[in-house]
Amino acid sequence: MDNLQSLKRQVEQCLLTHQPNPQETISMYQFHVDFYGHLLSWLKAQSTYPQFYFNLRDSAEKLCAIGKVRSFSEVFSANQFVQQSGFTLIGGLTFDGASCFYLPRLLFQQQQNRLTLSVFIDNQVAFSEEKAAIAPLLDNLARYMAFDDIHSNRLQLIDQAHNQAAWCNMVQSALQALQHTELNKVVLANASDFQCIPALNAKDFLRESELVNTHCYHFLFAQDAERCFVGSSPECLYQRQDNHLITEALAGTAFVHHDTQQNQQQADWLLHDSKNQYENWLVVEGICQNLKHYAQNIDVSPLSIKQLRQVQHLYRQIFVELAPHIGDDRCLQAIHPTAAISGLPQQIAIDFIQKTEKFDRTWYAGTLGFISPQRAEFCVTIRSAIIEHNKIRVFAGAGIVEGSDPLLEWQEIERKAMGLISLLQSTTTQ
Ligand SMILES: C=C(O[C@H]1C=CC=C(C(=O)O)[C@@H]1O)C(=O)O
Ligand SMILES: [Mg+2]
Repeated sequence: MDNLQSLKRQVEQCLLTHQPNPQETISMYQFHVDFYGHLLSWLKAQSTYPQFYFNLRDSAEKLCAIGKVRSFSEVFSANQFVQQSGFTLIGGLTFDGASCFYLPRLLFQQQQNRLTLSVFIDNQVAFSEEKAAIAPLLDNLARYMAFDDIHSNRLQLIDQAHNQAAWCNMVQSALQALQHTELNKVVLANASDFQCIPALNAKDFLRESELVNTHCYHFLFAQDAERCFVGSSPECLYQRQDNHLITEALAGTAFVHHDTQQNQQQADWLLHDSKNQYENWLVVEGICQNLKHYAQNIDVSPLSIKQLRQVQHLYRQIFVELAPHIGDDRCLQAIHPTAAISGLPQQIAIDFIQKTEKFDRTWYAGTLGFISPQRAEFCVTIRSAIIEHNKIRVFAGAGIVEGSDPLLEWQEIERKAMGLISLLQSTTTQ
C-alpha cells in the first residue's frame, strides 16, 4: 500500500479516538512513514490554503504544509507561542517587515526518505467543526499530481517597473545620494512582468528550478489559490541551533562562464575587486552592528565564492553565539533586512528604496522559514517571482555603492533574473 494511504488511515483512526483535552489548547498528532515521492507533486494535488514549501539549502530537509490553525501577525507573539507550545511555526516577514507566521493544519517534515506528518487540532474550537475542517484535507491526503513539462511554455515580456533607461536614472540618483548624504549603499530592484502561454503551474515551475538551480533554498508560499510566491534563493538569513546562529553576507556579483578557465578568472577578479569587496563588507558591518547587543561572540569567515548557474557571489559566513534568552523574534528583527537587500545605513536605504522604486516588493527580499524551540532557519527571498494565472512577475536587485556603473548593474539584475526566466522560453527581450 502507498505510504500516504497508510498515513491517511492512521490520521482517520486518530480522529475517531481524539478526546479534546481541556488542558491542551492545541493537540498535535505525529505519524512517521518512509516516503519516496515528491512533496511538490503532493502539494500540486492539494486545494487547501495557505500552502507552504521550504527545501533547505544545506541539508536534505524539506518542510511542506497546508491549512492554518493559528496565525501571528507579530514575531514577538509567534516566538512566545513556539516557546510555550513547543510547536514549529512557518512563515516569515515581507521586505517591509510585515510578519506572517502560522501553525499549519498539516505539516510534513522530510529528512531524506523519512517523512513526519504533524496534524494540529484546535481544542478551543468545537471538535465537530474541526473534523469538518479536516475532512477535505483527509480526502486529498494520499493524492499526487504528476509534474507537467514546462519547457514549451512561452514567456513574453509585457511590462517592467523600470526599463533600462529608467533603471540607469534610478542608479544615477542613488549615486548622487551616496555622494551627498550619509548613505553608503542602497540595493535597488526591478520587477518584470511576463505573460506565460500556456498558464504556468507554480509547483511545476519550482520543481524545474530545483533540478537546475542547485545549492539554493527553494520556497513556495501561496496564501490563496490566486497567486503564488516562489523562488530559488542562494541566501540564508540565518540558521540557529540552540544559541548558535550562523548568518552570512552574500553580496558582490560576477557572471558565470561556461568555459572553466574564464570562469575561474571571473572568480579571481571578483575576489579582488574593491567595489564588490566593499559591497560585501557593508553587509557584514550591518549584521554585526545589529547583532552585537544580542551576541556573546561574533566571528566572520574570510571571503569565498558561491558559484551558481548564472552568477557567482562573494560570500562570508558570520558565526554568532547568542546571549542567553535571545529569541528568534529579536534575531529576525535584528538581521532582516540585511544590507544585501536594503543598504546601509538601513533606514536611510529603506526610505530611498520606498521613494524611488516604482513597485511594491511585497515578499521579494523578505524572508521565509520556520521557528521551533531548538532550531530556526530562514532564507532571504531573492531570485523570486509571483505567479498569477498566466502572468509571472520576476524580481531582481543589485547593491549600488560608490563606483557602481548603471549599465553593469542593469546587466547584473538581468542575469540574476535569468535564474528563473531561463527555465522557460523567453520570446521577447527588451
Ligand atoms: C538583491 C539581490 O541580490 C543580492 C544578493 C547577492 C548579490 C547582490 C549583489 O551583488 O548586488 C545582492 O546584494 C537579488 O538577487 O535580487
Ligand atoms: Mg552587486
